[in-house]
Amino acid sequence: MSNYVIGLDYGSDSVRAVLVNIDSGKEEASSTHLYKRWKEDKYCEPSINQFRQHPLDHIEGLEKTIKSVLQKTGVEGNSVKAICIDTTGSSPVPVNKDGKALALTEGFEENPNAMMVLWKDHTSINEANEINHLARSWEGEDYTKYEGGIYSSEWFWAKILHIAREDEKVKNAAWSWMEHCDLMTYILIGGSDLESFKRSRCAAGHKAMWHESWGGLPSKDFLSQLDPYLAELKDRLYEKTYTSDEVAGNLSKEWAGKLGLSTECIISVGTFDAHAGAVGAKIDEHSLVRVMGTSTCDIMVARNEEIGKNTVKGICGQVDGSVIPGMIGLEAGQSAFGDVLAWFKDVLSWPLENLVYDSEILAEEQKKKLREEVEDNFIPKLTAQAEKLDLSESMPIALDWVNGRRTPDANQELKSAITNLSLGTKAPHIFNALVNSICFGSKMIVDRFESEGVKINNVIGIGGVARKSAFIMQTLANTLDMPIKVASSDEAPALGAAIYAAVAAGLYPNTIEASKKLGSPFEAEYHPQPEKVKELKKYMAEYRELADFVENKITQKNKQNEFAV
Ligand SMILES: Nc1ncnc2c1ncn2[C@@H]1O[C@H](COP(=O)(O)OP(=O)(O)O)[C@@H](O)[C@H]1O
Ligand SMILES: O=C(CO)[C@@H](O)[C@@H](O)COP(=O)(O)O
Repeated sequence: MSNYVIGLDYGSDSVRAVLVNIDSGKEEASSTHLYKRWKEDKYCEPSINQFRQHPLDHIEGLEKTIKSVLQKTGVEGNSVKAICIDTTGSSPVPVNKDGKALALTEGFEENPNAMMVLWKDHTSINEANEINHLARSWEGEDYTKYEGGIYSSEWFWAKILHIAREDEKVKNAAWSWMEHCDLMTYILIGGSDLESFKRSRCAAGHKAMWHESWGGLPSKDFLSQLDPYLAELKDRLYEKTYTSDEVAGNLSKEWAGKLGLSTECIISVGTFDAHAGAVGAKIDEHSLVRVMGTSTCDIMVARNEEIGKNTVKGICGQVDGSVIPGMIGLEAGQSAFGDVLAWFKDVLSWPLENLVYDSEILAEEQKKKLREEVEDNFIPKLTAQAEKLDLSESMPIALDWVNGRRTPDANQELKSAITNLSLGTKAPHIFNALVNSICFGSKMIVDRFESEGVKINNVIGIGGVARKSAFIMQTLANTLDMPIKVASSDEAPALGAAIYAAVAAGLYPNTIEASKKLGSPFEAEYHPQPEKVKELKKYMAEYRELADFVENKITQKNKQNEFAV
């Protein structure tokens, strides 16, 4: 009988599971579950950058996707030897003393502040600014230095501090806070002791200013100067952290019964989607793995001796063991990538939503069919028309900052802009400008890695956009002027999580060996087209100019507001 492992990847819109045959290395089945309440836009306020998710969305997805991959293959529950969970991050969740998500407890069921604060939620911009100001001014350790030197509102402490200030009830009811990847792991093992639970090295190192050199999380002295609540909370968080090739526990009796699996099934320590994706894409030294979804994450690995004490400026951190245990994991990325296109699709859909789907002329069945047709063809059709445009014509220039800038140099107060519009500008022109903008934002990251001494020999693309859009991948190859391979797995992050699970279960000696055998093959390679490379260089120069102009304008305005207060 073959052995199997399961990897679960919690993205922003859905959770995906893959069942992997350890002996053949084959992805035997996958399953996707869209979050119901998230799809209904519940608990979110995009106008104030509030994005929250109810834990029930995640728990329902856990059961549905695992049962689905077993049902599709008929694989015996006992032959599933291990599971690992990756999620988005930093997506912290307030929990009670039992480690139960607060939104699952009485009185908090409908309170967005008691739910998971999704990584893209930027309500904590002010708190992030306070952390950065204190880190630079208090004359103690600069706790941001291994996280690129700038703390982001997308991350752990800023989110917790914001919720604590916004909602006294949640602050007082939350015994502790857990990253989404840790909470889902804790649920699967039926966790009963938060203190001894093995928290994720990846999550702690990249988002919570955890580092071995200062004994774990930032000092209470630093935290108390932000808010006494954070210093107090530190006692109920954690000191040690663990890499995802380590065992967090066994599947609980309750969940073994629900899923039809064995309590012998190992659950490995949780991690983040991008880092698992890099392992699923067989990352090695000097490879840049780009996880291209609603946002992007850029992942690299380097030997300890190569990085040494160097701190790479303006990225999302360098963490020992966050990708390949024993190597330094480096992370950068863009706060919005596919989301830039989703935003434009949403803007263009106004007449559909407010006139067509509301009209009396169409029967409900026709509207339903039309909505499905539009959903399937919207971006592909825009893409087809954008591809035909002659780049030598004067094009609009756009920025990719609809959700701020993650790297290089995090600044979530930045907003996007589009210039060079004329009466002749049509939707495909703007779509093309937005595609260019997300590729130009990627180029800024590659340039920063290289200027900080991190050498890039090859680029690998994974994630929804890498698989869905040849146009974007070709534009990116032309922008970077480098070939880009695309992994054939639809679910590289979930595959990476499965790889960690296999190592934790002792089915492989280490993550590199397991990744070599179980990692995704490549299905396509995009090579730079010299003519387009030249044309895009011209637009890239205009992108840099617009970026400098917008950043200076916003920075000055914020300074004036500071003095005005
Ligand atoms: N045909 C397409 N071309 C370009 N982008 C697409 C296409 N279809 C979907 N997208 C984008 O892919 C993103 C979703 O990526 P995916 O990896 O599936 O999700 P997640 O980031 O949650 O893991 C969305 O932002 C969407 O706008
Ligand atoms: O930032 C990280 C990981 O560090 C990601 O979880 C975050 O960008 C969300 O990624 P997705 O766009 O949902 O794939």
